[in-house]
Amino acid sequence: MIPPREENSKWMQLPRDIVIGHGVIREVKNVCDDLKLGNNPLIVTGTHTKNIAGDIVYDILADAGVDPSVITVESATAEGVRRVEEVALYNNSNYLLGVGSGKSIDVAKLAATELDLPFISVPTAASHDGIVSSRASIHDGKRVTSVEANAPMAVIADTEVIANAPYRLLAAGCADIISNYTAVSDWELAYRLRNEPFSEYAAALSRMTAKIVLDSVDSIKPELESSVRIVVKALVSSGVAMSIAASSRPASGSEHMFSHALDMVAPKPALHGEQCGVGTIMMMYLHGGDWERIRNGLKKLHAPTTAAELGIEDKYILEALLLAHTIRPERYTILGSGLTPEAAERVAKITKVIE
Ligand SMILES: NC(=O)C1=CN([C@@H]2O[C@H](COP(=O)(O)OP(=O)(O)OC[C@H]3O[C@@H](n4cnc5c(N)ncnc54)[C@H](O)[C@@H]3O)[C@@H](O)[C@H]2O)C=CC1
Ligand SMILES: O=C(CO)COP(=O)(O)O
Ligand SMILES: [Zn+2]
Repeated sequence: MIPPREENSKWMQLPRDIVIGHGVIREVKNVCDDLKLGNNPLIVTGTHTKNIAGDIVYDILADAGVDPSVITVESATAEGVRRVEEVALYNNSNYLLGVGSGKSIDVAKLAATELDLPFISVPTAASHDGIVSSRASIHDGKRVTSVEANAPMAVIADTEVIANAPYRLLAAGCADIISNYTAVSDWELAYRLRNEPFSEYAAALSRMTAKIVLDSVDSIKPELESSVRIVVKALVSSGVAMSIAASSRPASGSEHMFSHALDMVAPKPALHGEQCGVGTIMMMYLHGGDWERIRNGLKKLHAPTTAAELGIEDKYILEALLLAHTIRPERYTILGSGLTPEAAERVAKITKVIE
């Protein structure tokens, strides 16, 4: 992990190899060779994604004379991370591969960080920018904690595999990127009002990435590798913005706090990116920005824009709006010291999130 820095020095941790394209999962051995990794990896995968990509990675490495071990994880919990660490220590693993969606990647990323081992991210879906970032989200009962971790040494994003994932995951990835708009506005606000450290480069990159995705909504379609390519490049670029900032600030503001709050209060939360997208509509309204443009873009992507489309009752949306500012009190946003119940209802109704 990056050691604490003096005020005027900066340490940006970025992936070294990023491989994107049709069939690039077959490059996994070449990537490991390029990084001079050892011969004893642990593949961390999901029960479902094992069949989709975990087994392919295993076979490629085994056929090349490498001796991989495999562990499947169901959820991103501290217990899951501990289990992976135990297996890695038992097997003397010298690097970890996270093969799957957000949960498998986060568990592998955090276990690798704690064991001080290299980590490679092999996403099977482009559902959020955690596939590239230096953060991991760990679920503990009703709470989700976002912790600092090492960035992946490499990202291998096979557009063929990702194009075959349910389209809903890709739309969620787009929404996670579009949320950069309000995240950056919140960051600017904190810079102006609180003199919070701010990076022009990270903010500009993050906003430009959101613009590219929002401008591309008409060409993002199910099962198209060209669409996956647009989204994966945006997720990488958003991850790089977070690396430049050495914080998730460029990609996580009030809309993410709303999503994290929803994870805590909703009986059955929706996908991370979907919730952030709906949060972005409402936070953009609070910023006085063009929330209808965000809403229209999400609609074109067939991403949820309402509580009903998220599958969450209106009352939980309101509860999450009232709770959101407490999620990360040190991160100043447009939510300030919190909304009143009346203001929460107004923003949700005006933006058509609730009826
Ligand atoms: N590290 C970070 O910076 C971030 C982490 N997160 C965390 O990531 C997790 C959510 O990740 P998601 O990817 O949204 O959801 P997820 O990991 O729950 O996966 C959603 C579903 O998609 C399935 N799936 C994945 N690839 C597939 C494929 N190719 N074909 C068929 N099914 C496939 C999985 O089996 C799973 O059932 C949460 O734990 C969240 O807190 C969210 C945002 C950022
Ligand atoms: O989801 C993220 C960026 O899209 C990471 O943000 P958090 O720091 O809120 O976990
Ligand atoms: Zn996110």
